[in-house]
Amino acid sequence: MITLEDVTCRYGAHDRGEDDGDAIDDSVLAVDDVTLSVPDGEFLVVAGANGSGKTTLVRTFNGLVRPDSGTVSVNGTPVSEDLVAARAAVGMTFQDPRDQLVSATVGGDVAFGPENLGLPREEIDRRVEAALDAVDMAGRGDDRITTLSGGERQRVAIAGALAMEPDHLVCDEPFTGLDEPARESVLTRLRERHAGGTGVVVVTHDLRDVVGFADRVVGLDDGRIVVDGPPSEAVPTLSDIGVRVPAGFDAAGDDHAGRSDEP
Ligand SMILES: Nc1ncnc2c1ncn2[C@@H]1O[C@H](COP(=O)(O)OP(=O)(O)OP(=O)(O)O)[C@@H](O)[C@H]1O
Repeated sequence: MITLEDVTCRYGAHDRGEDDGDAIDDSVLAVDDVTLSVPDGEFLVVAGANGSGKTTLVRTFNGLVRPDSGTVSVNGTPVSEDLVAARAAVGMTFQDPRDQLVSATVGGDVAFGPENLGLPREEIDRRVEAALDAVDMAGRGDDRITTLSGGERQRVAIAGALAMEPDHLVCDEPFTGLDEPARESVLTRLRERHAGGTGVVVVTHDLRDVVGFADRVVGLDDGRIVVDGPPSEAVPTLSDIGVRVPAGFDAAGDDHAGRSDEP
């Protein structure tokens, strides 16, 4: 379980001179007093327009971003007290896989996290094999990262997170830049992980791919949660905050589907 209590995050706040009474507060308020719980096993979608604070919010889950105020806990322990436990429990992939793929080969990359845990070689090999299998890349361990397509890189990034055997897998915009088959492939892998008991959190400004599989949708606007509920309740309000909603999504019985900006 991931729990956020009154979490606020700013950028630039620490750059100001503390004694400068004339300083202008030009800090950016990215997450504004958010309280949120993510139960184990939940498929949660965090949706919002560009700049609404999605990335900053989820990066607090495992301490990649430290809140200016408020508390983030994982399984009851504040992230600030046990960063290692938080990173083990919450795996994360970034919008651009190039930001996290660190090795020359697929297998080397997926092994990187487990190696840093100091696990025995056999356990590392077992995890790498299972993680590559989970993203439909079994037997591709020797492939060079530079030869992979965007979708394959995204799947390797997911495999790297899965190799840590996290309770929650958080994917930040995992479909960006992928064509339809690649999106479908990544989504299928996420659905399988969810079916296997892993909590999945997908961050997106475009709900079309994922909303059918979400247990819950949280909508962010200007760093605040403005909607939180099952897709049938949440989706009709999301186009108002700049989120792409699926054409024909009419679960609430109104005409919001007609306002989707389907290309
Ligand atoms: N490193 C940073 N330094 C300064 N401001 C930042 C930084 N990262 C994000 N911000 C600002 O914080 C706010 C929230 O950004 P964040 O990336 O969390 O939103 P987002 O919803 O994930 O956006 P996107 O969909 O474009 O990735 C924005 O105003 C952004 O410009």
